Amino acid sequence: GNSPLKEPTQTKDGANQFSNLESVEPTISITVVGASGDLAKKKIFPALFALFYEDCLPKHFTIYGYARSKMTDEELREMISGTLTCRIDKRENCGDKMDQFLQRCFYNSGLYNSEENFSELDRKLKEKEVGRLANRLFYLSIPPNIFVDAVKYASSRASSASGWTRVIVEKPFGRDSDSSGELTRSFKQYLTEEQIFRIDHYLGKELVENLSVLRFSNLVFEPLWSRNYIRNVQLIFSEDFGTEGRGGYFDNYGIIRDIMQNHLLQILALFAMETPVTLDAEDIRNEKVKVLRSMRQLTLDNVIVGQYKGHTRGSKSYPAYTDDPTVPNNSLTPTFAALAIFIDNARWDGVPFLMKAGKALHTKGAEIRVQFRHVPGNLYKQNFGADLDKATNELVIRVQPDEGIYLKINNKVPGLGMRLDRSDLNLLYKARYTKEIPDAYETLLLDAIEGEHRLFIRSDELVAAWSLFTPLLKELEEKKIAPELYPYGSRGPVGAHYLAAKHNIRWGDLSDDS
Ligand SMILES: NC(=O)C1=CN([C@@H]2O[C@H](COP(=O)(O)OP(=O)(O)OC[C@H]3O[C@@H](n4cnc5c(N)ncnc54)[C@H](OP(=O)(O)O)[C@@H]3O)[C@@H](O)[C@H]2O)C=CC1
Ligand SMILES: O=C1O[C@H](COP(=O)(O)O)[C@@H](O)[C@H](O)[C@H]1O
Repeated sequence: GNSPLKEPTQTKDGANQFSNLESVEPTISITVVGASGDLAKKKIFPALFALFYEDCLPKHFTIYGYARSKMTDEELREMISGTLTCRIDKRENCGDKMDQFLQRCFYNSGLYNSEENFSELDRKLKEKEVGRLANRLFYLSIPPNIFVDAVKYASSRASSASGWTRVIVEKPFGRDSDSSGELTRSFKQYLTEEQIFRIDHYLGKELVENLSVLRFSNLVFEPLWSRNYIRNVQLIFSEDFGTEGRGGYFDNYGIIRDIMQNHLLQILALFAMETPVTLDAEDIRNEKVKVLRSMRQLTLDNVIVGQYKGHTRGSKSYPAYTDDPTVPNNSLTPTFAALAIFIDNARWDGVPFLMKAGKALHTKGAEIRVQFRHVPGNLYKQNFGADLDKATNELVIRVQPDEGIYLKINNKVPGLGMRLDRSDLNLLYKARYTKEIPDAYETLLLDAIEGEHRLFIRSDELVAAWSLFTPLLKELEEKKIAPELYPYGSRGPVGAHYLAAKHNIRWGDLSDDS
């Protein structure tokens, strides 16, 4: 009730423990900073609604949008209502649930560097939190040049006085080792490591989270997971659209920073790490840091870069990257890259890990391909002709679209005689599971609410990731390496094939039976 709060004691994530609030259920205030932006509309509010719909949000919660744009609470509700969707497999009470959710969404207009505006937010949050232990989560969905101001004022003016305060930070977290280190140091003036949740939304994707389960809980895979049986691993990302609308941001980053240094490298770290002591966040992240630090420096001879050019097919014209009005005409920023990474440790010595990522390609997808070694003394050699690669087992983990896992095996074609073909042992998620797969942002928001750091990037992981890529990025930029042009909607530059061929590899996504 109205009794004065006792002196708080602080925990590591900024939680002040007030003993007289402990008897009532806590409340959580979630503030989306940059609420007027694309990501907030497209991903964050829909993910919060999906969690509410699934009864995964705490019983007492309030959501605030915060940005400079002038909006009323009603206008915010109007804006976000267009992007909320109910689970397709459970449509009960969809409209009611949306109304209930929207009634708990509010808006505060403010600058990102204003003490006064964040104090005003604090006052409004307190009105909703009254009488309960209040936890606060801030989601920074804003451009990186305003991260530090927002962290400073959110933490100094709008931290919770009674519960924990956590901050989710979007990428890009720096553009090289120095800028990333500087950002981390600035953050640490206001927050502890436990309060910072650096998001990489690929870690929240179902098939990426499943990597560890697949590997560590299946005897048929675990013993094969090394140089003894694996010939190469391929991490492939492609989009069938260009940088439309995001050229201004993209030109300062390029595909290596946008996709490889974070999303693909995180997948690689999970794929290649040693067995963690437990599933605890710190144990997993310790192993990821170790394997990241074992990666050999990247060199230009193991990298190729490309940029899409415009072309016309039939009556349709496709733009070049440099046609974007926010991109300089002479930009050398890569929209495609392929590279080979080596891990200098006992498990992976000599195994090439190939990465390929590109925009404006012929298809959209993300997958991990594991090509196994040839069977020694294969009794059926003559059935495969001279091309033993055709007989290689390949495990494909398709992250998106059509999530699935399949293993290519050699099989006898039924019937008289002995003819072999390649068949798939196929786990297609939509055929096996009826439940809709949650969006990555749902998984990650729920983890942040629960204080689970496993799928977020720790600062030393980030240091290791930037140490690997910074020298290469500097060299590409200093030497002004010109990207190989490829037509919008094609399979990318031919240089990627030469790079793979140099390591006796064929890209799995380009083979006949991919
Ligand atoms: N969009 C996407 O698909 C993805 C985005 N991200 C990252 O998430 C974050 C948010 O992305 P997105 O929503 O696309 O970003 P936006 O460019 O849409 O920015 C979000 C909001 O920030 C405010 N803002 C924009 N530019 C400035 C500026 N120069 N100074 C002050 N405020 C500004 C605007 O709100 P207002 O003017 O109302 O204050 C805007 O609505 C970024 O860090 C981005 O890199 C990461 C992955 C994917
Ligand atoms: O982080 C980013 O990811 C998106 C691709 O995400 P997806 O979940 O749709 O695969 C990419 O388009 C964007 O350039 C990048 O910044």
